[in-house]
Amino acid sequence: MAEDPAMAGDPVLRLSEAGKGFNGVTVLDGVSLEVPQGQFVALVGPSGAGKSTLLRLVNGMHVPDSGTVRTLGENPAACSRRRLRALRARVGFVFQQFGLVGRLSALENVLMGALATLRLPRYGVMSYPHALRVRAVEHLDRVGMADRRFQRCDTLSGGQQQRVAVARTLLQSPELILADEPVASLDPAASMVVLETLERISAEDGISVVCSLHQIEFALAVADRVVALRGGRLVLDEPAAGLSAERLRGIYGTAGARDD
Ligand SMILES: Nc1ncnc2c1ncn2[C@@H]1O[C@H](COP(=O)(O)OP(=O)(O)OP(=O)(O)O)[C@@H](O)[C@H]1O
Repeated sequence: MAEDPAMAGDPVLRLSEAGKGFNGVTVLDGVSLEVPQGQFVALVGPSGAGKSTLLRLVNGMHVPDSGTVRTLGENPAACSRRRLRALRARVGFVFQQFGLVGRLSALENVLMGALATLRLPRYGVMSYPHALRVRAVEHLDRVGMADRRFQRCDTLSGGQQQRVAVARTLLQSPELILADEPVASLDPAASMVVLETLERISAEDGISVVCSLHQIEFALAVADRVVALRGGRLVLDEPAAGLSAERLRGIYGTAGARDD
C-alpha cells in the first residue's frame, strides 16, 4: 500500500545527495532537495545542467546512481512495475511538446488522462463514463478551454494545447505536477497564461509543482521558490520573493553544462 506523505509527515518530494551519470559522465552531483505540499518550485539553470534528469529521477524514469529519491513517500527506484505505475498515476507530467493526439478533440485528449484507470480501451468521447466527461469539462473550464472542447487539438494554438495538456493532467488528480520546460515553444504572452494557470491550480488545490524553466522573469513571477542547477549541482535554493533577476542571471554566467 502506498504511504501517505501527509500521514508520514514527509515532504512530497525528497532528494538526498542524488547523483546520476550517463556513459561515465556525471549529470547530477549530490543534489539534495525537499519540496513540501503545495509549493511551486521553478527549476532553472543552463542547458545541460541536469533539470530534465532530475525530473526523471522523481517519477522513476531514471534510477539514481547514488543517494535516494522519495516521491510521495515512495522510492521510485525500488518500486515494482505495478507500484511504479500506481505512483506515476499520482504524479502529473507536463511536457514541452504537449503530448496530445492532434486529430482528437480537446475533450477527448483530456479524457485520455483517465485511461490508466479504465479497464477497456475507449473510442470517442461518448464511450467514457458520464461522470468522467463532466469532470473533464470542469478541468477544461479551469484552464479556460471549455468553449474549445470539441475543437481538434492540431487546430489549437501552442498555448491552448498546453492548457489542454494541463487539464488532462488534472484528470489524474495528481498530488505532484512535474513540468519540463512547458513553455519553451510558446510566445511570452501564451507562456504567462500557461504558467499562471499552473500557479493558480497549485495554490487552489495544494498541488506541488516542480517546473523547469529557462526564462528567469517567468520563474520569479510565478514560483514560490527558485532552485538553480549548474553543472549538475544545486547552486541556489531560495524563495522567489526578494530574489533578483540579476542574481539568477549570474547562475547562467558563461554558458556550459558543468563548471569543471
Ligand atoms: N539518456 C541519456 N543518455 C545520455 N546522456 C544523457 C541522457 N539524458 C541526459 N543526458 C545528458 O545529461 C546532461 C543533462 O541533460 P538534461 O536534459 O537533464 O539537462 P537540462 O538541464 O534539462 O537541459 P535543457 O535545459 O537543455 O533541457 C546533458 O549533457 C545530456 O546530454
